[in-house]
Amino acid sequence: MSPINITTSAAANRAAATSNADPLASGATAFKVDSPHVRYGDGAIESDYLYDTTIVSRDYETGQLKAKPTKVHYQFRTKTSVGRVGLMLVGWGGNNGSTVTAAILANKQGISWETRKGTQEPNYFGSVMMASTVKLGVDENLRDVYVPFNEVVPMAHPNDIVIGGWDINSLNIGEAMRRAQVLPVDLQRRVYDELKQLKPLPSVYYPDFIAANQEERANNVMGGTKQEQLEQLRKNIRDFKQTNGLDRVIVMWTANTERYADIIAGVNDTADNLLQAIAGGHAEVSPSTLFAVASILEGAPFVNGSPQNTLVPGAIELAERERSFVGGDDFKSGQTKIKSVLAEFLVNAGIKPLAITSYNHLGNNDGRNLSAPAQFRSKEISKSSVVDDMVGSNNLLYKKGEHPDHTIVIKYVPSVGDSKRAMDEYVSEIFMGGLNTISIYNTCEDSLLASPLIIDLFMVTELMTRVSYRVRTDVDAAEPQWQPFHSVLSILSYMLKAPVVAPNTPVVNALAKQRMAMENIMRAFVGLPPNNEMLLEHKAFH
Ligand SMILES: NC(=O)c1ccc[n+]([C@@H]2O[C@H](COP(=O)([O-])OP(=O)(O)OC[C@H]3O[C@@H](n4cnc5c(N)ncnc54)[C@H](O)[C@@H]3O)[C@@H](O)[C@H]2O)c1
Ligand SMILES: O=P([O-])([O-])O[C@@H]1[C@@H](O)[C@H](O)[C@@H](O)[C@H](O)[C@@H]1O
Repeated sequence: MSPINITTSAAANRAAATSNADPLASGATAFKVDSPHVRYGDGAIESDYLYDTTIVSRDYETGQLKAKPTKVHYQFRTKTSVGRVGLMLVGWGGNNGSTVTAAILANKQGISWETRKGTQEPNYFGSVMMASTVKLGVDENLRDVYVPFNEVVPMAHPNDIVIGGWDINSLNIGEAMRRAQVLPVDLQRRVYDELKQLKPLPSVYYPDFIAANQEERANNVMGGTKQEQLEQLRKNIRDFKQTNGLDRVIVMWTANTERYADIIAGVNDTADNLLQAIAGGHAEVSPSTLFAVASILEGAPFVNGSPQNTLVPGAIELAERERSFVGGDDFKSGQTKIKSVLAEFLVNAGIKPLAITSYNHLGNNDGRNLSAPAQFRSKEISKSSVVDDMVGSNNLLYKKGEHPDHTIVIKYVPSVGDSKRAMDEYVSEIFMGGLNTISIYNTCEDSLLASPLIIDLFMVTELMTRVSYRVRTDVDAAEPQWQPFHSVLSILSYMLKAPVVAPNTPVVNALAKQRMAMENIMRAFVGLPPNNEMLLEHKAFH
C-alpha cells in the first residue's frame, strides 16, 4: 500500500484535476485541521492541545516506581503572516555564507546550470524543512499521507529571505563565492554579477579569539571601543531592517570558530555584568558574544553556528530578560550528524559502544582556522558531547559515569578544500562478550551540507517569533497571559551539534528524538496529536 505524497505545486494540482490520479495526491497547498480545538482566525491559528506526559515517582515505603499519566492543557497561537524577513550572517564572506547566498539566489530566480551530466536545477536538498516530509495521517483506506515539513505550519520561504551581514574580510560575495571553490563554475558564472554587488559590513575583530592565520583576512574591521562597536552593530541591524523594509531580522554566526571564553564572575556571569564588561572593554568578551548582545538588545534572534561558548551565562540571562531568542551551537552537518544517529541506534539496540574514533581532514579556511589548538578545542568539545544523552539513558550498558572512549581528530589538508573526508570507527561490545566494529568513510561537502542548515535554522527561528502559548487549568481565575517560548530555542537542536538549552533542562542529541520533537511541536501548533507510529489500525482485526 503505497503512501501518498501531497504535492502542492500548481502544476501538480492541474495534473490531478485532469487525471484520475489519486484525489489526495495533489491537494491544495497546506491542509486545514478539522477539529473543534483548532481555530483559524484572522491572522492566527489557535489550538487547544492536551500535552500527554508521564510523571514518574518512587514509593519510598515499597521502593516501587510509580508512573502517572498526566495531561497539561496548552493553548498555542501562531500568527500566520510571515511578513518580510531578513537574515544577517556574521562571516557572510565565508564558504557557508557565500554558498547559501548563491544557492538562495539560484532557487529564487530558477537559475539552472550545465554539468557534464546535463542541466542541473537548483534545489534545497539537505534542508529538513524544504526537502523532507512528515506524515499528516492516514486516508480512509489507511494509506499514509505525507506533506512537506514546511507546510505543517505557515513558514517563511527561503526564496523570500533578504540576506546581508558582516565579515572581517572585504571581499564582495561574488568574489567570496569564487574563493570558496564550493559551487560549480557554470553556476558561479550565472550568479556572479548579482552577488558581486553584495558587500559585507565591517566587523568586530579581536585577534585573540581566532587563529593567528586568519589575520591576513582582516581588512574590513570596525574600530572603536567595545561599547562603540556594540552600538554600531545595533545600528547595522536597525539600518538593515529599515532599508529593506523588514518586519524581522535574524542574526546568525557563521564566522570562524573562536576559542572558548573564560566564564568569569563579575564579567560575563550575569546580564548586568556582561553589559558592564562591554562598557569597560573587557578583553574576555568575544566578537561573537558582542554580536549576540547586539542582537538581543535589538530583539533580533541570534543563532550560533559555531562551537564556541558565545552564549555565556550573562548573554542567556540578558536574552531571558529582554524576551529575545537565542540558539546554538555548531551546525550539525556531517560526521556528527551520523554519530547522533548511529550512537542512538547502537545503545537503543542494547549494543555497547566501547570506542568511537572520529577523524577528518579538510582543506577550507574553516579547517585552517581549526588547525590552531584553541579553535580545535572548541570544535572537539562540541563534537564530543553528542553521545552523552544516549550513554546516560542506558544504565544496563553503562555504569554511572562510564563512557565510551571518544576521540576527535581534525587535520588541515589544503588540497581537499571544502570536501571534508571523515573516517569513523565504532567498536562495540555485543552478545556474550563479542565485539562489533563499524567503519565509515564519509565525504562531507562541508558547505553544501551546512548551507541548508542555515536555512532550516532561519525558518524554525522565524516561526518561533510568531508563536505564543499559555497553560490552562480547570481553576483559571482569569485568562492567563499569552507568552513566547523560552528565549533559548532548544527546538533548533536537530540542526546543531551542541544544543544550547534553557538553564537546568536536558540536552537531547539523538537525531531521531530531535526531529520528533520539532515535528510534534509544530503539529501541536495546529492541534494535531504527535505521530507515534503505533499503526494500531494495521495491527487490530477489522
Ligand atoms: N559543514 C560546515 O561547513 C560546518 C559545520 C559546522 C560548523 N561550521 C562552522 O561554521 C563556521 C563557518 O564555516 P565556513 O566553512 O564558512 O568558514 P570560513 O572560514 O569559510 O568562513 C568564516 C568567515 O568568517 C569571517 N570572520 C571571521 N571572524 C569574523 C568576525 N569576527 N566577524 C565577521 N566575520 C568574521 C572570515 O573572514 C570568513 O570569511 C565555522 O565556525 C565552522 O566551524 C561549519
Ligand atoms: O559537523 P561535523 O561534520 O561533525 O563537523 C565538522 C568538523 O568535523 C569539521 O572539521 C569542520 O569542517 C566543520 O566545521 C564541522 O564542524
